[in-house]
Amino acid sequence: MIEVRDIRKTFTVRSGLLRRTRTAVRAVDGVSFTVREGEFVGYLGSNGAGKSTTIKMLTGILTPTSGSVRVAGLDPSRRRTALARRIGVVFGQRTTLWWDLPLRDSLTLIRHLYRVDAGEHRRRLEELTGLLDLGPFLATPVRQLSLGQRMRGDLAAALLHDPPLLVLDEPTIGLDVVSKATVRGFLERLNAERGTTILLTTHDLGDIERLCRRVMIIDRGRLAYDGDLDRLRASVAADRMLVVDLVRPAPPVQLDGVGVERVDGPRQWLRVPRGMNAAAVVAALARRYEIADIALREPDIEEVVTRLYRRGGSPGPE
Ligand SMILES: Nc1ncnc2c1ncn2[C@@H]1O[C@H](COP(=O)(O)OP(=O)(O)OP(=O)(O)O)[C@@H](O)[C@H]1O
Repeated sequence: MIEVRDIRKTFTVRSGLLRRTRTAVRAVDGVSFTVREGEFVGYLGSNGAGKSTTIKMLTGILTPTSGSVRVAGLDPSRRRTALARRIGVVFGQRTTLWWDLPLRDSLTLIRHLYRVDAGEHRRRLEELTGLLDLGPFLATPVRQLSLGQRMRGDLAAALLHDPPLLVLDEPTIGLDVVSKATVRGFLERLNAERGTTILLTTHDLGDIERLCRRVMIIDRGRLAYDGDLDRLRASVAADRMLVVDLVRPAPPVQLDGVGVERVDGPRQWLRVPRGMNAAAVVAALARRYEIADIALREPDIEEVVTRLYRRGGSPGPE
């Protein structure tokens, strides 16, 4: 569905008093990846890493300085109009809806833009209205919608022509917990039930954890990781955490190789280094202490990604 081969994008930035100094900014610096039909892929990176520039090259807004891009069989920058019929794009920070029009009218205008047949539009709008719960605000002007409602409207707008590929740039930015859950639930169903291929850029690692099996991480214009989320956890060797509830409060427990991260009354957080057998740690604990409850937590993705950025490199070949 998406085939990217060694793409680069260099911007020339002028600076200095007379703007005579030219510096080349390599926003994307040799990135290659393939996204197959039906995949749900997360695209992560810190601010300025090159995510938006990549998305813009995939959607034809920018032409790569070098390398090749194929999306749904088309070269995006040359076939932008043809491509628009095959992909849906949502930018969380911008809306494609008409500010002063009721949501329903905005969606009707989009039907004309994509030349969707009236019957097909009615059927699709009904379906999306149900899935995204648009009913209560279809008649409301877009400018009066809450951020969460507007995002649901934007998702409907991007999907009215039923594209096989959806590209999302920060779709949950600024949304409250409930709206986030609605958007995530919708995307999950869209991918699972309709088979829509989804590429998602986000800073919200909760989105990734809930939705994506595969994650790509871009760092200073280069892919630092492309693969399975669980393998990423293992490869950066982030420690696991054992949360132990002792029967009564006690000083930090003493076990070889295990550090006590925190103590709160009878509860203690123990850092179990990757490679150490957690079952053996639990058994050793149980021999020496009276335990009321115990839970093993995998490192959260936040910690994993922070470690990867700090290390500034790839965790190794797949
Ligand atoms: N039009 C432009 N002209 C000059 N430099 C640019 C332009 N667009 C992006 N850049 C630079 O390219 C780099 C990558 O920017 P990009 O917007 O792709 O990052 P990003 O990963 O999307 O970041 P964020 O998470 O902050 O949105 C940055 O250093 C940015 O300043």
